Amino acid sequence: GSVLTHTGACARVSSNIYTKDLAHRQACTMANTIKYLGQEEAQHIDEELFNEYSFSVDQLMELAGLSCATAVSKGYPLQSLLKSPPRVLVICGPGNNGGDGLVCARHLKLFGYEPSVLYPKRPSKQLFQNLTTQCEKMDISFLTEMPEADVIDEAYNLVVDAIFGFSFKGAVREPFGGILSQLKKITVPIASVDIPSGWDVEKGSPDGIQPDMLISLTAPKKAANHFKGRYHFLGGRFVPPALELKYQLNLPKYPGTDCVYQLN
Ligand SMILES: NC(=O)C1=CN([C@@H]2O[C@H](COP(=O)(O)OP(=O)(O)OC[C@H]3O[C@@H](n4cnc5c(N)ncnc54)[C@H](OP(=O)(O)O)[C@@H]3O)[C@@H](O)[C@H]2O)[C@H](O)CC1
Ligand SMILES: [K+]
Repeated sequence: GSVLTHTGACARVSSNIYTKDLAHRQACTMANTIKYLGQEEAQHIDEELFNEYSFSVDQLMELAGLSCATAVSKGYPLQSLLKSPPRVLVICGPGNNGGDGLVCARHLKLFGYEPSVLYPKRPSKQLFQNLTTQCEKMDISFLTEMPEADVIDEAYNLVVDAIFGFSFKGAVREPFGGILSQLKKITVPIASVDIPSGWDVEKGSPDGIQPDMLISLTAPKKAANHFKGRYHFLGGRFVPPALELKYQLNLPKYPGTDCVYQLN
């Protein structure tokens, strides 16, 4: 009965990850619409994964970050990049969204990209220190300051935005205000992890950054309804079926063993 009461915030999903087949989309019914989450609901699911299902943050973050790197490699394959070496700028915020970014950077490096990380506000928690060490030991460079927009356009092929996720609230505080205003000026694509940073988690932000790619983790948040970029991926293939059912997520079937699913 859930699908009948579920209105609005949802998207049709396609069984084919490479084509946007119109006939298929038209054939989609309300029965396979994926739920778009509000901020509180996203936080409840997150807490339940940790408290009821006994996952550790490290585990889910690894899968989330791997999904992000995989989505980037699908949208921006190495051989398609215009600049050599294949530099990618990964900007990490102070929470778990930033942690996903560090994991993403590590996997991008393993995939053959040359990530550099900007991590201006580092939490003292061991988890984030470990993720930072792992990146450093893999010769991923850490920038000391945010490059100007024209420098980014010249040196990097794309930017991974792992600044804020579903816990973002209120007006942006520094140093992230300055960072986001540079990101509004760049012309290279932005791939946003979970939510375009600076956007209201539910209402979006018409004046905010406009990413070319969005990787929604677990399920899209309501802000994703305002996403206008080319690639919307779902990642974070770790949701136990009982939890999916409880929150009526209506997640699409990931193809084979893939860790990402391309949404329409
Ligand atoms: N279940 C999942 O799908 C998983 C998702 N993951 C990722 O985790 C994030 C959510 O992580 P969380 O740590 O809860 O929060 P954020 O990363 O979104 O941000 C929190 C930090 O941001 C600061 N903040 C908040 N608002 C502002 C603001 N207006 N200006 C500046 N800074 C802000 C906040 O600072 P405080 O001072 O308020 O503490 C926090 O430091 C989710 O989106 C996914 O990406 C997990 O990796 C795995 C499970
Ligand atoms: K983000």
